Amino acid sequence: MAFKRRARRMRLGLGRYRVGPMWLWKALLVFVAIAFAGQLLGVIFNKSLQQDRSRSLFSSDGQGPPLGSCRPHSHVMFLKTHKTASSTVLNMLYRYGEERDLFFALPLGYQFGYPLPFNAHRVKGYRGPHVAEFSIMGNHMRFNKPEVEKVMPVDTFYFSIMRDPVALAESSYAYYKAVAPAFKKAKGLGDFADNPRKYYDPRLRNNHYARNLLWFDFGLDHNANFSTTLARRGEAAVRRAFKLILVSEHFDQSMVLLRHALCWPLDAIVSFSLNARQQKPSGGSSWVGKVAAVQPPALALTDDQRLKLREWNALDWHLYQAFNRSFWNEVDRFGRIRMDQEVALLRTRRDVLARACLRDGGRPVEASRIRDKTIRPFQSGLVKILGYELQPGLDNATHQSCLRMIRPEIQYKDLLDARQFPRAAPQAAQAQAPAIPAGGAYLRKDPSSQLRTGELGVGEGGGGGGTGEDRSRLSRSNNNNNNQTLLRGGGGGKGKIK
Ligand SMILES: Nc1ncnc2c1ncn2[C@@H]1O[C@H](COP(=O)(O)OS(=O)(=O)O)[C@@H](OP(=O)(O)O)[C@H]1O
Repeated sequence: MAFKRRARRMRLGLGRYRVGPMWLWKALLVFVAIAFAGQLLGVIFNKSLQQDRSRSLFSSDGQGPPLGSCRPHSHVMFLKTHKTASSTVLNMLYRYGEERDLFFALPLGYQFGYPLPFNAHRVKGYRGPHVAEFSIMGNHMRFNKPEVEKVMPVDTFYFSIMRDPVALAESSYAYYKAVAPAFKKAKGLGDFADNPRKYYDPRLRNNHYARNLLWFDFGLDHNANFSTTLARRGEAAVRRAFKLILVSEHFDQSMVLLRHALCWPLDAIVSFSLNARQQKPSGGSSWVGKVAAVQPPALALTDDQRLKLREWNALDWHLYQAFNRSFWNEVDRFGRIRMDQEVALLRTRRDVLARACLRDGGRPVEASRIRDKTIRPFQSGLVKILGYELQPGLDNATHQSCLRMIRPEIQYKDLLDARQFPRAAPQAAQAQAPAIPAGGAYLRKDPSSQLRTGELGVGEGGGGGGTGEDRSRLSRSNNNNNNQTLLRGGGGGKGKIK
């Protein structure tokens, strides 16, 4: 009997023991379900938050102050002058066109047969005057208006950019030291400035980098003797062809004028400075000043040497002064106070995007420090050309938008090329050419090098008549995987060739 009672108690006990865990299990189950749903909601919420964040990062504040009742220009020609911040401007055009699926007039290599005067047949996909509808043209060329007009629609907006010839000479010397014979022979830029004629032979190819480079890029005779009449005639030719000339030293004001002229949103003209050379903090533009490095003595100049460089580049100096004046007249018409307000907005926006997109708050870094080899900038000359690293952990949409802003020119051109001509032979395969003519010498192309500007003559002069002079700039440290990676990533853009 006692045994039965004990057994019953035990069963009850066991039952109690069973009932307890049942509730516990149920409670646990409910808890797990809630947690799971919470997680799920969290992921969804987080994702949409991230998307919203990216959407709001690149759209809500990105429109900028109202533009009035204008219609955005989508036919744009930018004369990409050398060493004037033109890569930064080209990046904006690339971004704007890519985001709107516009069709670019791209070179067969990386520039349009430079330094030969531009010829319409240098444009990939060109099949005769106005057969294809090209929207944006902006790679390096020596300007030749009648030929450009064969490619671009009649309502095209033409603009370009200039820089003080002394600053331009510094940048050019640093970059083209090994390419321009006149620079090659000089001990330094100061030495060159003291006696340019000792080093300069007008007959030698690539010496245009050493004298009146702006004048040359605008298609004028850069070796002509200076006279006021000649200088004014050149200036007038530039005025006739170009609606707007920007000034590198006033980059942000330039961007505001450009934005209003093109009727583009604010984000289209917000940029991070590309192609900057590493140098000592100079008290100049803050973004360069952030990079602590030593300026090579080869680039040091006395005040007297600066004056001499102005004289040596007298035609450019005339152009620069004339268009700097016109620029400020334009700013006056726009309104100085309004300009200050819009520049302030532009800078704030750049800071916001730099903080969101870039590592180290946007400090430009040496190419070798950029982990993602596909966004390392092209290297040339005496100094290091800087690039950027993206902030890790960005959501995909933000990552893509940020990447567009820092993608170097060569890689971007390859990407657009692959989108526009998905079935064309990949550039990486073309680049198997055994030797690269450069500055008169033939250099073997090794796997760690890459051309910046299509100087190969492959598809330029090499394939098209052997006259490709588009071969002045050589890389020495980029990674050859760039093209392949980008080509694989490209696609989808629709060609608009009629
Ligand atoms: N936003 C902005 N404002 C002012 N200056 C800028 C800007 N972006 C680039 N840069 C400077 O422009 C120089 C590079 O010019 P380019 O891109 O035209 O060079 S290239 O001809 O395409 O190689 C190069 O000048 P240096 O650093 O003196 O060589 C860049 O630092």
